[in-house]
Amino acid sequence: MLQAIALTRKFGRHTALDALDLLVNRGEIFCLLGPNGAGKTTTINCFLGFLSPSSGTALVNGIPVFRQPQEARRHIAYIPETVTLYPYLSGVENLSFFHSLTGEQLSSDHYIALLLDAGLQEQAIHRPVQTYSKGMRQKVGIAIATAKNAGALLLDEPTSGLDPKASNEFSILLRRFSQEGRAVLMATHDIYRAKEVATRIGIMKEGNLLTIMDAATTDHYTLENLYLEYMETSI
Ligand SMILES: Nc1ncnc2c1ncn2[C@@H]1O[C@H](COP(=O)(O)OP(=O)(O)OP(=O)(O)O)[C@@H](O)[C@H]1O
Repeated sequence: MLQAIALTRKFGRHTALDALDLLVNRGEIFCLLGPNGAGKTTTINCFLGFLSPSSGTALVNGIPVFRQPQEARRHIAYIPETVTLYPYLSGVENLSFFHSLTGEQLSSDHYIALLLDAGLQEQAIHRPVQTYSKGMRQKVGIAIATAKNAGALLLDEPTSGLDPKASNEFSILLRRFSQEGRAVLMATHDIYRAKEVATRIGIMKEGNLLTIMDAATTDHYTLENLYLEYMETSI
């Protein structure tokens, strides 16, 4: 569903992403771990078509993003670290507005059901989002992503700043996305959350994907130690 083939992005002389090969199939949750500047956001931005590759290809459902960005984006939902919403509009009004940008409009009851399903409290649905916490805004972001019904979900540090309960609820929703047969690619700094939610975990550094492991066959302690070992070793 999401495939990078020798995906490379340079900024001037600096190689932010160096010949990345990656395949995330439907039903998988792939977490990208790595320090600041490792190339995680660059990877996600190449899949979103926000950045063009210097060489190599990003494919979404077999569609080359750089050549057919509109077509590829139809298959993608995206949740950034901070979901940007219109502060004076309510949760349901924001969801209705952002979903209408896909060219489709759903009923008000359907939007409310999506927000409740994403875990937003019923009493908050009609309140302006300027009164929402970060976790509540993320839930509107999840509802926007769910409404789009896309085959792939890209997330860039979505749980940063969320309390443990909100972060746990987020993991439950991600698992549901994968059980529905979507491919999930998430960049995160949260080793614990990655181990809890991922099917596979990749460790990146300086634009290189250094290793990929099955989350089920590793434990938190081993993962953290491996991560630290990679951070200390020069490439
Ligand atoms: N628009 C840009 N212009 C120049 N350099 C950039 C640009 N975007 C990213 N970079 C560089 O590319 C490298 C990878 O950045 P990227 O944002 O992908 O890292 P990251 O792993 O997402 O880091 P973080 O965890 O801090 O979000 C960094 O060295 C960064 O400075």
